[in-house]
Amino acid sequence: MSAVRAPARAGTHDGRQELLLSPTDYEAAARARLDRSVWDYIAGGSGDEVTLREDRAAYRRYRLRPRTLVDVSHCRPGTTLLGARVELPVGIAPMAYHGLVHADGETATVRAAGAAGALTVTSTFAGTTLEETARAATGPLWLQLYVMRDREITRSLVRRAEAAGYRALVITVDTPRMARRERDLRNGFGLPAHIRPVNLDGGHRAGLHPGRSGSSALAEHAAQHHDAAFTWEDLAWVRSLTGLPLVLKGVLTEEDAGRAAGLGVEGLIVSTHGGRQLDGVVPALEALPEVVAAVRGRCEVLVDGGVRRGTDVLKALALGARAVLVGRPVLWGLAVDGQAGVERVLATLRAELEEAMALTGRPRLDTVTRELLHPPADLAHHPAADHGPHAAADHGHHAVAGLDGRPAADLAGHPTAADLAYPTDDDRDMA
Ligand SMILES: Cc1cc2nc3c(=O)[nH]c(=O)nc-3n(C[C@H](O)[C@H](O)[C@H](O)COP(=O)(O)O)c2cc1C
Ligand SMILES: CC(C)CC(=O)C(=O)O
Repeated sequence: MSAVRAPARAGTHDGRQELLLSPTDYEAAARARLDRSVWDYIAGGSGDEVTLREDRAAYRRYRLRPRTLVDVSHCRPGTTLLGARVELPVGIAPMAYHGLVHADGETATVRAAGAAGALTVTSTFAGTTLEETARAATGPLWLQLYVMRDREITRSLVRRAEAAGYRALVITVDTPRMARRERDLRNGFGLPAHIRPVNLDGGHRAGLHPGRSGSSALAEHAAQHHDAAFTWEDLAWVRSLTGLPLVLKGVLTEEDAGRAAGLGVEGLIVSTHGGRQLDGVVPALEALPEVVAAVRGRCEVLVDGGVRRGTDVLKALALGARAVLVGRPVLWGLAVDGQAGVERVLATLRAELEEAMALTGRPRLDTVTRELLHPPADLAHHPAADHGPHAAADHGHHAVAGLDGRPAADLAGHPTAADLAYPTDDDRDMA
């Protein structure tokens, strides 16, 4: 499956039909279809939305170093995530209430992921029960958890996730409270009556609906129910509840990454929550190398935020991610055409990734390593080991970065470990 079949079309204001070729085409088409307040909830970030923009801009700062005369007649983007086979290193990020954009909601999304052989991470705040989602799934499924003050909720969600066949629990650690998202505050955002957090009990279904200008019902619910006192010590309690692998989502520093790996957490998702939590943090792609270096191969590292192209996926993998998650593009596909729209967004990312692998001379993911990237001109250089997840076969090839910061090439086409560099300069080319 390398070609995207039958691209969809969307009507334009003057009645023409335009081809939807890229995730960004879906963005425009979705925007035209959604209510303003729903669009704002999905598209928006916190504060000045600096991190929202920078998550995206970070990808543009890296340029690719293609290798030629490599046999790329078969490019295979398959890998494993916590032991489960996936056909591409792109999974679906946990997002609340898919029913806001399409009546088929999470069921359509998880079916599309299954068709693509991709991972789905289902949100605590899904509008479809985690059991229904599991029944519709044919690919691997992880459940995202917000730890609530009422610990019974977590205990029960964990039990249900195990029974329904989820393969990992993703604990989101960047949201002890919801950040101020001014678009939602202005719109007085709340859920329409037919959308509810059905994984929680009835008591949680009430307060999410009303909306008055100046307040976000979702933020108020989070303030009331998320456990802002949840700490590293409490993680041991979650561990005691289950044998499922634990993944922490929202880690951005080597300190937290090292601590998590030391505690035996199986996975980390480097994330700014799509620019929706603390505004002004380092973009996820920039935090990735320090997290990868800190875990020293002890757990799998994923990244999300701003992935919109196949070349973005390749860049994240080159910086040490095992896979990426995509958020908003999935909701754009869903809004435009339900399951088929999500399938096409994923198929497009896959086709672009395969193309990028072919054109950079990297036919398998284990050949995607740091020397695929030119360090952006404004980067400082930090010596760090390459613990890239797909680089297992590469230990032993130790290339030293040249004086100009470019790694020494291995002319046999084998990847080599090279110095990691990460940006320290705030002055990035904003999209
Ligand atoms: C509408 C929306 C709802 C989200 N809901 C959740 C959630 O329930 N749990 C969570 O951990 N992250 C949530 N996120 C964050 C995503 O998991 C992810 O980190 C982010 O969207 C990635 O950035 P991208 O949208 O640029 O791909 C949400 C994001 C959006 C856009
Ligand atoms: C209901 C919210 C807490 C979901 C979320 O994480 C988000 O909107 O970013």
